[in-house]
Amino acid sequence: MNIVVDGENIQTEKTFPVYNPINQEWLASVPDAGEDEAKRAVEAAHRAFHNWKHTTADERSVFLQRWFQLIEDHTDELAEVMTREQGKPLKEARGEIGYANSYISWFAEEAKRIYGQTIPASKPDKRILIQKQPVGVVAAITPWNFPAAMITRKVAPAIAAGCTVLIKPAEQTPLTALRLVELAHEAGAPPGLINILTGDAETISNVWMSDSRVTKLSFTGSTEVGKLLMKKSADTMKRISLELGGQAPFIVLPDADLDKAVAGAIASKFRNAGQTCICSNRFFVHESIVDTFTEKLKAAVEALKVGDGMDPETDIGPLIDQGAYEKVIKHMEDAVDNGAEIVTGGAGDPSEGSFFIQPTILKNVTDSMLCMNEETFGPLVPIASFSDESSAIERANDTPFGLAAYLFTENISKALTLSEKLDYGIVGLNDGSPSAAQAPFGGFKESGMGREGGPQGIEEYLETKYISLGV
Ligand SMILES: NC(=O)C1=CN([C@@H]2O[C@H](COP(=O)(O)OP(=O)(O)OC[C@H]3O[C@@H](n4cnc5c(N)ncnc54)[C@H](OP(=O)(O)O)[C@@H]3O)[C@@H](O)[C@H]2O)C=CC1
Ligand SMILES: O=C(O)CCCC(=O)O
Repeated sequence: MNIVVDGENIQTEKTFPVYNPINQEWLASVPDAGEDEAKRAVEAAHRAFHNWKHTTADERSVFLQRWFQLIEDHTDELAEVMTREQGKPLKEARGEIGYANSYISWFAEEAKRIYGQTIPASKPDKRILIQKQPVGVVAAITPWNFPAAMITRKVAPAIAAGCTVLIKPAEQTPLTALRLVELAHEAGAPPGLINILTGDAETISNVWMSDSRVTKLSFTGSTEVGKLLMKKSADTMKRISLELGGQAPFIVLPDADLDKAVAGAIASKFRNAGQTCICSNRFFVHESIVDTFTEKLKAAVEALKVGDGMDPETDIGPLIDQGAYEKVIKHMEDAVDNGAEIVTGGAGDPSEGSFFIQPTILKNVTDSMLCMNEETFGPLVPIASFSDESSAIERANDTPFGLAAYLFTENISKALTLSEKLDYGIVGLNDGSPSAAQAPFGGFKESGMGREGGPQGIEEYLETKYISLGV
């Protein structure tokens, strides 16, 4: 497959391979772009910006609607590409294409709602006008765990706002991204509006980060790389949106509806084999119900089928690579060595180059264990108990991260007051799947800054201008 710069398909002399995580089968080779392509992409996006920023909201909306329709028409094909390169089950991949596309349809509408303001002035011969204008050329750097949705939830609002974009998808999952961009061109994207490069992340991003024509960075990935890019953005004072790691607590109060809590735990923990930044990572369950909750969850977990994502029966695919596999095994072993007990699962299977891990529940977990202090990014449920809810909230907040938290209770007052006390950008209240295109997704503390989705999502791509008019 080709990369696209200025509307042209480009190949490079060097390429790199993309493998299927199920068996390390070669899927494709993609261009290994370097500095030259990165610079050309900036020039193209900058040139295109001068036209795109003058388009009407209706024109931008119509383009996004056409792109939406083509993605919808190619759902099955895109989902298969995603399952092959990423490993997530086909039914989940189809779900992700729909989810990715919901950002395009939402922002196709939001393009028309970029409102200004007038504010009463203090003098009769003055008027105060507030206008919004696009921030400029946007660099979007995206991870492997959501190969489609992380692209569309950056690119759709950027385009809706009148910006042009540069995309660098993850090395492990570029094929879905390249196909999405092909479809954008079929939908009529003008040259330079959407440019996509595959290649060495540091080489490409160094060119983009040091170029003052790139005025905005939107990144999803690890906190470590997010901090690095934040530092690199400083010299040219880029606007930044960072969506980084999480450490989500999952709290179950004694009055919770346990069936709902178990369904929420399955949804929040096992999506994408646990490789989601909002996956629940630490379970705090009231001591009076911890045994019942654990037994019910065990039954639900044992019904999950692990295997090849192309099999329609599969619920959980392999982890993305060996590093991801080893991290989960390390968290399990550390917990067991320090006194946790395996309720179900507890083993991995790295045979034939694939990295499967049985969905695992651990009980008698304590807060000092590794799995309670690092993002596991795998199918591991560590359950700790608590006796009073204020200590549960304190333990939940005792982390540098603040992306998503989950709380299960049937008591409306506690539901609200405790949600307010959680230092998190997203609270799933009796809800294990809070993500939605119309809601602002993003974190507190070291989970990043800025919001994606919702009315807030387009603001990230707009500058505010104040015109003081003397009349
Ligand atoms: N918030 C989230 O959604 C995600 C969180 N994570 C967390 O991060 C951990 C590590 O995952 P990993 O894939 O390594 O995440 P990274 O942060 O390394 O990768 C995310 C994106 O950043 C790019 N990148 C990597 N290094 C640099 C760099 N020096 N400069 C610019 N861009 C860079 C990657 O490119 P390339 O692929 O080419 O290296 C990829 O496109 C996971 O185990 C998980 O805990 C991971 C993914 C998503
Ligand atoms: O950062 C991630 O892990 C992807 C976001 C998942 C979501 O939107 O629900």
